[in-house]
Amino acid sequence: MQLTFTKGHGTENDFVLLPDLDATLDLTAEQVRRITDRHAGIGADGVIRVVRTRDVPEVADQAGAAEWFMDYRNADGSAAEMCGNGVRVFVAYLLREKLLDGVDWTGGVLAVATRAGTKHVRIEEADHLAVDLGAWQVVGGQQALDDGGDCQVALPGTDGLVAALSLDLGNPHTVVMLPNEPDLEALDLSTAPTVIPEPPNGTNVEFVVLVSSGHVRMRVHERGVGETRSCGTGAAAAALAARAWVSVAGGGEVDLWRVDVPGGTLLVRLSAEGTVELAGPAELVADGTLTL
Ligand SMILES: N[C@@H](CCC[C@H](N)C(=O)O)C(=O)O
Repeated sequence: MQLTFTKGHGTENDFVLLPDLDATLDLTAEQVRRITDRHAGIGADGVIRVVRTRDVPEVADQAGAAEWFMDYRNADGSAAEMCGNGVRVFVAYLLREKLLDGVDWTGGVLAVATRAGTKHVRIEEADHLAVDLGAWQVVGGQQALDDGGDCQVALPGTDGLVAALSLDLGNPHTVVMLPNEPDLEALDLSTAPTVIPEPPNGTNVEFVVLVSSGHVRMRVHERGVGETRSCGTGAAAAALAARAWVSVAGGGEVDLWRVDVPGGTLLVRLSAEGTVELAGPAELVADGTLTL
């Protein structure tokens, strides 16, 4: 079977986009693993199937709000609820392919269906987009914030257990604050960090260092992938956790965060109403045909 594909990335979190405009592609986990293989395939952190919302039963209830569904798969073949970098790349693709005829994107805002509900993506400028990530929560509530965390993470390569905070951004995250940059650089993320207690659906783990108020540096081990060069929902989780920690330390409520990741920089804007917006680049870098 031959398929056309486009390769794209957001801060070097990279994806293979597969247009499935007639909803005929029954994409298997094995096929995703072959496509994302960096030696025997095209190579990517994930695969994004571009398909009409009405044609996919699991999200068809969003069809009235969003024409297109971002069907996101991790490199190991598992389906994920949401991808903050992926959704910007997805919209960049819809724009380039002119797949928005008849779609309402008044004010430059486009609705996209995801497994975590409908997300709204705003075009800030060419190749730079912002997504409203919608509802989020600190899993352990106020108690977890007061206690400095609700779980522990075994620091890779050491015997140390550190406190961590679980956040739900539509997909699961566990954020660990580290004291300094050398500790962040030294981490070996070649295997998944152990989280105690083990989250029922797995988790993405972010390691974060506070550079200054409103500025963090982050590395991430993504569920279903491994260490990646960026994670958009992870950057939002890191900013939310950092804001809470800064606030507990008496530093006030800081609402604009710069998150530096190995692949670039993302911006996270938090509002008093509780919304979280993620902004960053979205680049389409190659097109081709693949044989499955
Ligand atoms: N890289 C993404 C998140 C992709 C899904 C994640 N690995 C999961 O399983 O939840 C992002 O930019 O948010």
